[in-house]
Amino acid sequence: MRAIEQAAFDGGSATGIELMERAGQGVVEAILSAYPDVEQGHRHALILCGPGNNGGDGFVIARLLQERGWGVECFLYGEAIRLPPDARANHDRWAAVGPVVAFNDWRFGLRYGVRMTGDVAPTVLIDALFGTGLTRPLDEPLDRALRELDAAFPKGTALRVAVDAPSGLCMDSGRPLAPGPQEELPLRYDLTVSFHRRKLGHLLAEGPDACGSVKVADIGLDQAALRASRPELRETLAAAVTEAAPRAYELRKGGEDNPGGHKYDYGHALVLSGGPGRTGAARLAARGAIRVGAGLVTVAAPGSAMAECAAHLTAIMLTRCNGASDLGAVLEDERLNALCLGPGLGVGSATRDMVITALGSRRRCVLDADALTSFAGSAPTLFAHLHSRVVLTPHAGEFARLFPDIWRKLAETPTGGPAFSKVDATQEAAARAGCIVLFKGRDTVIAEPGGRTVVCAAAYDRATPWLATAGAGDVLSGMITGLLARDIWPVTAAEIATWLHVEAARTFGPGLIATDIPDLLPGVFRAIGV
Ligand SMILES: NC(=O)C1=CN([C@@H]2O[C@H](COP(=O)(O)OP(=O)(O)OC[C@H]3O[C@@H](n4cnc5c(N)ncnc54)[C@H](O)[C@@H]3O)[C@@H](O)[C@H]2O)[C@@H](O)CC1
Ligand SMILES: [K+]
Repeated sequence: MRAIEQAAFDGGSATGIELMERAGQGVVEAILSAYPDVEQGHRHALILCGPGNNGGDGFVIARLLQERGWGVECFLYGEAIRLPPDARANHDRWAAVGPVVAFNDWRFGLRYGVRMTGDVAPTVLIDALFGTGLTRPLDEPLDRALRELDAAFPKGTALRVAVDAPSGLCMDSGRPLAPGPQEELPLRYDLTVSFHRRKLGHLLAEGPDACGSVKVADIGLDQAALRASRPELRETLAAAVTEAAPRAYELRKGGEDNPGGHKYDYGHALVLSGGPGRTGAARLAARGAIRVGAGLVTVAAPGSAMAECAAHLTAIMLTRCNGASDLGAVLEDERLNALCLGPGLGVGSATRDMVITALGSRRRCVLDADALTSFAGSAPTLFAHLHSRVVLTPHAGEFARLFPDIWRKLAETPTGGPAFSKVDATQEAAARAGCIVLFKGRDTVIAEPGGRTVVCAAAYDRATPWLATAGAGDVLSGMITGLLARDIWPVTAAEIATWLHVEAARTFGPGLIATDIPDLLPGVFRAIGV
């Protein structure tokens, strides 16, 4: 954001004061459009302004609301003379028409605020204390004062709006920078209004719970024009983390280059199954792979589990595989171009050997679940065999087993900003493993070594808590494998599959079970125009 803003200033397309005005306008418009009812009844806003440009936005909002006839109380945490220039200008503009209460003694300030409001309790509480510039945990007295405010105006009594960021939330990581080890923010919000783009902090970790909902106000920064006019920005922008998208054109079959496509044009995925009574996970993965459009899918099961698999599989083929040497023989068929190992495979040396055989074949490969856990304590052995066409799909527990030191950094209470984030952790893991790492969760992060990083947040309007159900991860592994079979670039395959997985769950709603997911894909494809 800093680079984009600086380029806009240098190119003369905007001044800081103009951007701040648009930011303040954006917040007011977002509030009125999301909560039109606040214009009814007594219109009273309590605005907390901080020592940086976030505070500057607060003073713009104060002025704009007052112009609309609102009662506004404005508090400043910090000293007016030390505000940066644009914020200072807006402070002075507001101070000419309304009071600014110094909030350095927060206890006094709060009592004063509560007394001043008297029976005119605020209908809107606006947090313009800190935005992207938060660099250290909230000071203890400030944190305490915000908790008092939380008690004085409990959530639900006044609409709570955060400007750009809930104060105390690190916008690079979504992690609270609060004093003390409890890692909990003093306030939660109904609405967070951000500028230009959602930031990582809105999507990762605690971000969604703290923000409530996020609206993005356009402040007139034209990223494409900036990229064209400022070639040196290209690298900064290319390195930026993006949000997952479905990329319907990648999923389409047929088309101009291949109108009469043959099933082998869409690859042949092989999913390895565990023994009798443990074949369900592989069958779920296989169904995910075929629904996502792999031309053919075969389940490779131990002899003892063949009958069980055969009883359940129809469109999916079946082959016998009793271990690593059988797998080597199966892989002599060069049409098998994408492999899935892990779901229900069992933890131990047999799985390790099969993984090493699979990786030795240099096929595109997804390693999940037991294939990852089998290397707990011997991760370097796994890393030695990995290559750039492999996707690892750990959840938090599996991630901790493979990358214990990186996991520890993520688990530590942050003492400053930017805090170590799930994006940092996934990028480090990908660099070490030398392959794509898809670190699962509500905030799934996908990173390619030294390349793209994508976040897929199942939050806000894409929140799908019912996706936390047995077998959902197996389906995801299969979907990625199916896309790899279709020759889609691994990091893109991981991105598309993760997006589709959430979308399928979203269309179904509560009550979802893993077996539903593959069969929801055709509906999703229709909806996104595949
Ligand atoms: N041109 C721009 O840069 C624009 C910025 N905008 C706003 O400006 C914000 C970023 O402004 P800034 O970079 O000034 O940063 P902030 O306003 O988020 O805060 C930075 C200030 O807080 C201090 N600080 C950091 N952590 C603290 C802590 N725990 N306790 C006490 N003080 C602390 C810093 O020393 C600095 O003075 C954005 O979030 C956005 O709201 C918008 O007005 C749009 C345009
Ligand atoms: K804020």
